[in-house]
Amino acid sequence: MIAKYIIKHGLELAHDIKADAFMIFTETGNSYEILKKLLKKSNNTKIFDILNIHKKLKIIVATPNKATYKKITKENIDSVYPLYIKHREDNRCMIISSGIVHALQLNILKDNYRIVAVVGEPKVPGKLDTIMVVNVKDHVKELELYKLFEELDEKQKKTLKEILKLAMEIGREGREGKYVGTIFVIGDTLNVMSMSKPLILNPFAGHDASIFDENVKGTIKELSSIDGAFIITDEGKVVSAGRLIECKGDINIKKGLGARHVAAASITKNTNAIAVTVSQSGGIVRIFKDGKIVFEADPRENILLLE
Ligand SMILES: Nc1ncnc2c1ncn2[C@@H]1O[C@H](COP(=O)(O)OP(=O)(O)OP(=O)(O)O)[C@@H](O)[C@H]1O
Ligand SMILES: [Mn+2]
Repeated sequence: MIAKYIIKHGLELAHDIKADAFMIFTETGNSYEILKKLLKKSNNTKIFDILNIHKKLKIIVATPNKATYKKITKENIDSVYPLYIKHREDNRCMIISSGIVHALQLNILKDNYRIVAVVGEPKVPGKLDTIMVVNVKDHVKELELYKLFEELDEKQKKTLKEILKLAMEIGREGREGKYVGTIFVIGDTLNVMSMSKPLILNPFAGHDASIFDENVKGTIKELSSIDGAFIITDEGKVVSAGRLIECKGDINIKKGLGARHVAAASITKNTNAIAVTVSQSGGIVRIFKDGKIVFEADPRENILLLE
């Protein structure tokens, strides 16, 4: 029953490093029951201390399970903050990012907080196995991305996540040792097609190519060095490659970014599409929405995000 020890040492760690919050994730509420027993048993001085100075240490119990959330809310234990998180993430880092984003949005956490998070195997109730010290501010990138995901519907979210993973791979690996740049335009496909034209015969014409298919991803990597953009529907269908975006209106993006990034800003300003670019100079991955850069990452630094 290591869950009990994970929670106990997590709480003590929170006490030792004077963390601002202790965040635990639970599905069935079982870990919450263990936490409550620990908080009650005041023979553990550190935990007793926590309770005494508990005004400082916020105890956040995050769950994607509505029934569990209601139960914790009803019990309304002093210094325990129930947190309902909308999605079940598929890796520990995204679970923690999700908890942080939701807690930030409810003002339970502040950007300058340091927290101790306790999390387990994704989607496996009760298997707590990780204690992580997290500075909320280090997750600002994930927070930006997470907030962006929050605005999308499930289909768009899934497609954007897959394209982002692929873009990070292209940015990190390049081709034959050289950086490769490319641009993906996701969603609002009819409008996007009407605001662009083919540079080459479309290799995806007549194919039902899905971004979730490994072979299609391989083909995209092969084609990533050709000029033009990949056009993807919200559902993840690859409609076209080698598409020249017609730029319209005044676009102001940061200096040093050229035509590819201007095209991404322009198309996302003039349609509801989201664009993902990979820069040939350095592999940086950017997401554009409504004509602005809403996310930027060096694939080498942010692999954590997508593990
Ligand atoms: N309007 C456009 N639509 C689609 N692709 C474009 C468009 N403009 C440029 N590109 C693509 O971007 C490539 C690089 O152009 P440019 O160097 O001006 O862009 P950039 O923003 O500096 O990108 P990078 O950082 O990759 O160099 C072009 O060779 C072309 O393939
Ligand atoms: Mn360039």
